[in-house]
Amino acid sequence: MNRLSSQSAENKSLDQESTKKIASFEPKEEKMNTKENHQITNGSHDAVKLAPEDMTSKDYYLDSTAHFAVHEELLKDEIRTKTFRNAIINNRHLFKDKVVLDIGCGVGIFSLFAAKAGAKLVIAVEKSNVIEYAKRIIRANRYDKVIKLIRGKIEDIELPDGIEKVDIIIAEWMGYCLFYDSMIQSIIYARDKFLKPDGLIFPDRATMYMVGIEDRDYKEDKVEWWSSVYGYNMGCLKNYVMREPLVDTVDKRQICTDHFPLKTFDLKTMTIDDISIDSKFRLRALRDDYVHAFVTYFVVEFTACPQRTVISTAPGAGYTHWKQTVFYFPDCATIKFDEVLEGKFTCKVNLENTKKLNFNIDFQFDGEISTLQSKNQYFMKG
Ligand SMILES: C[S@@+](CC[C@H](N)C(=O)[O-])C[C@H]1O[C@@H](n2cnc3c(N)ncnc32)[C@H](O)[C@@H]1O
Repeated sequence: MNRLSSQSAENKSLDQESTKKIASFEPKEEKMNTKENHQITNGSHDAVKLAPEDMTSKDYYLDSTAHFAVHEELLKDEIRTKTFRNAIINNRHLFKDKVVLDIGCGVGIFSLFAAKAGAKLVIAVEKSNVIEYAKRIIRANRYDKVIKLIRGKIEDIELPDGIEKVDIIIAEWMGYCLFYDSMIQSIIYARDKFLKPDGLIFPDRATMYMVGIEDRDYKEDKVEWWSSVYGYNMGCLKNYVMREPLVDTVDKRQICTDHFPLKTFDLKTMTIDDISIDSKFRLRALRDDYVHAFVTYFVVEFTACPQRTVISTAPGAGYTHWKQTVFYFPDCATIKFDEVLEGKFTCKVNLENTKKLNFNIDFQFDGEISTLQSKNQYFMKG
């Protein structure tokens, strides 16, 4: 397994090394002339406005999503990108002659899908300088009459003249563990300001789940390992290691309880106050086993589609860049088939800085072989 700690979960961003390589790249393309840059309308925003070939490491540090590598990873996440494609292109009847708002368009992939599905106008909004790539891509694919790019934060822009409301919002807003660095607040804002009352959101529902896993080998390697490092007792770190959830791929064979839905979020109706989880859970053992950790994952749905269309990040549902999130706790519960472990899961999102999440998992287990009570705090911080 190749687990990442939440501190290194920023793999949507760039490391210094790769930006240095880019800074010395000499592209053959024409340089951007901002005066002739009619295809992009400017909303007010504070990101750099440079031709990609002029960006330096410092610019990428300030605007990490400007780099194509971030978007390469997203586009190569086929479960993610193909599900959006199916949701849009297989539902021409929803898109034909409609006005679509693509929030955080990146290189423009969803805008291209929407244009292909027959939208009469796609408004593609992007705060990052990656919009410079989107401009070239949309022109190269001859969709510049249908797709209008707006540079800026969705919170700062106005729609083009003559357009007050849109029929459909498309956005890939989900972060690690659903809310880490998520765009959900921006989607709620845009829904309230720009979406027609009967408008659609793609996707529009998300559910967070929890399962228990057996994970002795990896837990020993990540946590117990500190007990003796080259013969020295570094065990004081174990407490810190355990408090950071790991973003990693979990093998579905490790799952030893049923799946518990913690909370469902309805993008059509939810408010900013709903961006948190405070849920009791009950996990029933599927077999006799040891529970070393809890794992959360999410499923998002495109309920406007007549056919069930979902992105599942569950263990075993196929690789996505979101992977799963693993929460270790001290000791382990020895659980017998059909026994139930009960507890409470909370997730609080810092709405000022969504790279800061705080979790609490409290549980008690009173089984035939073992009893365990545990109260644990975790945090993700960027
Ligand atoms: C996860 S990427 C998705 C890119 C593209 N839609 C895709 O799926 O390939 C999110 C994009 O949204 C942009 N973004 C984040 N918050 C935004 C906001 N408030 N307004 C406009 N763009 C935003 C980021 O710069 C980033 O390019």
